[in-house]
Amino acid sequence: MNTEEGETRGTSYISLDEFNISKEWGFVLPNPLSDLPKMYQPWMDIANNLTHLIEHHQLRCEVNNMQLLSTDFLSGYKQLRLAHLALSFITMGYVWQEGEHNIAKVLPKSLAVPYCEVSKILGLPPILVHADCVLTNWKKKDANGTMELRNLDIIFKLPGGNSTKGFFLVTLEVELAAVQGIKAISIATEAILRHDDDSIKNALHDMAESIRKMNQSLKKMDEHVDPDTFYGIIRLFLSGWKDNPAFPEGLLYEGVWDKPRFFSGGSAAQSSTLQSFDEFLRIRHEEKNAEFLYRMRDYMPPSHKAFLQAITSGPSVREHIMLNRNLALRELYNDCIAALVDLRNYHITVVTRYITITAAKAKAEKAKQNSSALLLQKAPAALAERGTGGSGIMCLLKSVRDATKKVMIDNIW
Ligand code: HEM
Repeated sequence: MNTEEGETRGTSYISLDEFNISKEWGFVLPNPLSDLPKMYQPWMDIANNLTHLIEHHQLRCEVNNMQLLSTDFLSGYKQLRLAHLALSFITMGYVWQEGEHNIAKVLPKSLAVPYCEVSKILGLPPILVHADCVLTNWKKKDANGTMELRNLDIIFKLPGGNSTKGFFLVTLEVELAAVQGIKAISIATEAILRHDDDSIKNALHDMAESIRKMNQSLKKMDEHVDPDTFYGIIRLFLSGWKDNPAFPEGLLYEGVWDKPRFFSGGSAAQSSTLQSFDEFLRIRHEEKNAEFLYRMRDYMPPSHKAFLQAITSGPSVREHIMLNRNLALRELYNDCIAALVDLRNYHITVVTRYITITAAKAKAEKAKQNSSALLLQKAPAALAERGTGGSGIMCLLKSVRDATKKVMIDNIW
């Protein structure tokens, strides 16, 4: 669709509260719970001991012996989110415990039934999503301390040690850096309706700042996540059963559906942050990429998905700038685009380091007879060219970056 044509000039103010988005935490779940009522102890015992159980090949046995628990005694949103997180981690461990050559293709009833019930209530799919492993999987070490990485820990762990922890927590920091930009969306949409250019200016300034902060946080991946561990271990446990050549038949959720189902794996492509900025700035992606990004919205909490829709139907800052030929606003808008292009460029560098280069290294190691790189020996081959969300990686990322560049407003007046 042409950027300016066919857009609705929305008239409603976008309130963050309405979409369960916090002014302090953005899409991150504020102060998540780390324990469930006592009757769910069997889930918690397994989830709290996951790495050990997976590494000792005992998780499937534990889950097969687990009793079927009713979900009726989970109360409140935070308990449900913690239950989804715990059951998601257990599911990923169960499916991938033995690597990609001995995949569990049936999820037993005692896990599948409560997992699908909780998922249905939350409007999330029954697979590990970004909203679980990043937005809900965090706690402070010192409750009175700050939200800095050194004072944070994850609630549930998967194999991969400090790199897995670093991967989730650095991504959490990127989400937190986006909060200022998300607030700016709400402020700017209201300001456009009031023709308050000073407030729009401040909001665009805040948004560019926020995107630059996200980039600074993303740069911490290098220090906290080892590429071999990411490629050899973490990716496996985030992998899904849609668009995954190792998993052509899908996963059977016993006691829930008669036929196997396909769901994409956990990926930060399921984050609502960048999609919010894209919608607000009216960035239009190529059809195939837009389809992928749209599909990722089904892996977001429904209220966050609805927020994206509200931004699309809200007033267009780009249209406002073009109609009013406001030079200062144009510069600030272009600054947001430039910051987003920089962020997407850096993200491509990260993906090159963690996937492309490491995939080549893994291929070489697998060909050697006496390789000492054990992690890479075990790396899943099926996803070598794909992201955990199942996408064809570089084409997608470069084209999404190029579509971002395209909306820069030229000096046409
Ligand atoms: C080691 C770190 C990371 C790696 C290896 C990585 C890898 C990928 C891959 C392979 C994709 C393609 C989609 C898929 O199939 O999953 C993707 C997309 C995406 N990733 Fe990451 N990612 C990393 C960190 C992050 C972080 C911290 C964020 C920020 C929240 C992020 C945000 C996104 C977004 C928004 C997309 C969709 C494409 C776009 O809008 O530009 N990624 N990532």
